[in-house]
Amino acid sequence: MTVTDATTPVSHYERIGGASSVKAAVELFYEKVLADPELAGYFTDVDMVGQRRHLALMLTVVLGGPNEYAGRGLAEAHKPLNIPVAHYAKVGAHLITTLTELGVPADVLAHVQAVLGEVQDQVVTTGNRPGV
Ligand code: HEM
Repeated sequence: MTVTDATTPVSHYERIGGASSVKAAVELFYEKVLADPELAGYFTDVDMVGQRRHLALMLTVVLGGPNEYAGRGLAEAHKPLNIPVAHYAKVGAHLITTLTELGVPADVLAHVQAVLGEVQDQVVTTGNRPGV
């Protein structure tokens, strides 16, 4: 044990098993999203290989892992899609279900849930659809 080991808190990213765990989570997450008839249509013309890579890198940052994300900002990527809050909630629920199924600890889940709340405004578009 070094001084660094003793004083540096272990990130959520390391605790859940690092890159391979994040990759597994992203695979399972998009399986759920693409199997959801309300959400699948958003991804019809999307390159899912690049999409999985981007989300994995972003989830890595959210979990306190190394920051290698070089994609677009959340608002830039999502505002043109006119995503209503109901669809945002469904995507968030698929992510939390995925992480729960993979055995991610409750405090990490709570952190991800909090981040989902914080970034909602960057992803969701309100006021431009009746009833949304
Ligand atoms: C906190 C929630 C979300 C996160 C962290 C997230 C993350 C990402 C990331 C990292 C990208 C790639 C950006 C790029 O290519 O530069 C992306 C693109 C995309 N996201 Fe999300 N996303 C979220 C919510 C949603 C929701 C709710 C939907 C749909 C209901 C959605 C649909 C899409 C689609 C269709 C693209 C591809 C856009 C394109 O290629 O033009 N995302 N998202």
